[in-house]
Amino acid sequence: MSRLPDESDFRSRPTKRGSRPRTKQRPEHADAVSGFVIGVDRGRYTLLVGGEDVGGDSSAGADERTVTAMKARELGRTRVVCGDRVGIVSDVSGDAGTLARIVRIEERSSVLRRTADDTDPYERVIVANADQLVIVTALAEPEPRTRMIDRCVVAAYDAGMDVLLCLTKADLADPAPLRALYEPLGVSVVVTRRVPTTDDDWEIEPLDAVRDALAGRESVFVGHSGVGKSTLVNALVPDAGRATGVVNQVTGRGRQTSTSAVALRLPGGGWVIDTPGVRSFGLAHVEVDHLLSAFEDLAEVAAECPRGCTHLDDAPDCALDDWVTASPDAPTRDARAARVESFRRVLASRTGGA
Ligand SMILES: Nc1nc2c(ncn2[C@@H]2O[C@H](COP(=O)(O)OP(=O)(O)OP(=O)(O)O)[C@@H](O)[C@H]2O)c(=O)[nH]1
Ligand SMILES: [Zn+2]
Repeated sequence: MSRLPDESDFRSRPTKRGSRPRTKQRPEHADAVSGFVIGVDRGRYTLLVGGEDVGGDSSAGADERTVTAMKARELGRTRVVCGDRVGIVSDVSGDAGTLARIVRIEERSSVLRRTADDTDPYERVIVANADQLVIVTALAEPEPRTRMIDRCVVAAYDAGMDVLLCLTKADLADPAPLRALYEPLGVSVVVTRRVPTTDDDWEIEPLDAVRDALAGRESVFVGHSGVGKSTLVNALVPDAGRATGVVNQVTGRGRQTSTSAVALRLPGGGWVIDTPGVRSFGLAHVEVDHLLSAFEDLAEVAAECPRGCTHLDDAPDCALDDWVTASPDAPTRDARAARVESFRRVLASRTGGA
C-alpha cells in the first residue's frame, strides 16, 4: 500500500535511520497507473508510463509512452519532482492534447534537497529516488571551487546518495591534487579530457569510464556554468539536445534550454538527471549526526566523543583525534589523518556560504 508523503516526512535519511514515517492508507484510486516523472514545467509533469518498471529498467517497454499530467488537488502542497514514481488516473493514453491526474506519490528511496541559503529553514526537494550525485568540475577554465564541491558532497551524503566527482578538461590541468583531496571522502573520481579527432573536431574521452560509473543508476548531474556539463551530457545521451556554450548576447551568460530538472535515458542503462538551475546547495537542513552517518568508520569512533562534541579541529577531547594518534603504523596514521581532515573540511563547509 502506498502512502502520501509530505515534505516533513523526508527530514531524515530513509536508508540509514530506523524509524519509518507514519503511513496514510489510501484505498481510493486502486486503478491508478504508475508513472516516472522525467520533467516538470510550471505545473505540467512529463511522465514515462508503461513497459516494465520504466524508472528502474532503462530499456523502453513495448507500450511505453510519454504522458502529460497535472497534480490532483488532493495532493495539496506536496511537491512532485523529477525522479518521483507516481500514480495517475483519468486519461493515461498519452495521446496529444490529453492530461492525466497525479493522485499519489510513491515512497521515495532518497530525496536530494537544498535550502535557499544556510539560514533559510525552508527546504526544497530537487530530485527524488536518485542514488548518485555527479559533481562535474573543470580542472581549469573555470578554476575548481573546492568549497562548492564540499558542499555538494554534504548535500549528497545527507540525501543518502553516493558521489561521483567528474573532473573535466584534464587536457588543461593535472587532476592529481583534486583526486587526492576527494578520494579520502569516499568519493569516486572519473577524469575526462578533450581530444582532437580531425582538424576542427574533437571528442570527450574516456566516455566508457563515465558510462561504467553511471550504468544502471539514477545519477543527478550538477555543475557550475562552463565546466562542460552539457558537453558531457550530450556525449552520453546523444539525443539530449542540451544547449552547450551558447552565450546570450544580452546578458553575456550561458543560455539554458530549461531551468528545471529533466531525466534522460542512458543508452547503456541508467538515467541522467540534469539540473540546469542548481548551482549551489544551502545546507541549513543538514545535521552533524546525519552527515556523520555517511562516514561509517568515523561514526563508530565518534560514538566515544564527549556529549555535544562538534568534532571540529578545536573540539576538546574529540575521539577522532585519539583515533589518529592511536594508529598502529605510519601509513595507517596518514590514511586516518586524511580521512578525519576531509570529514572536518566538509563539516565546516556547511556554514558560511558557497
Ligand atoms: N579544453 C576543454 N574544453 C572543454 C571540455 N569539455 C567542454 N569544454 C568546453 O567548455 C565550454 C563549456 O562547456 P559546456 O558544456 O557548455 O559547459 P556547461 O557546464 O554546460 O555550462 P553552461 O552551458 O553554462 O551550463 C565549451 O566551450 C566546451 O567546448 C574539455 O574536456 N576540455
Ligand atoms: Zn568528536
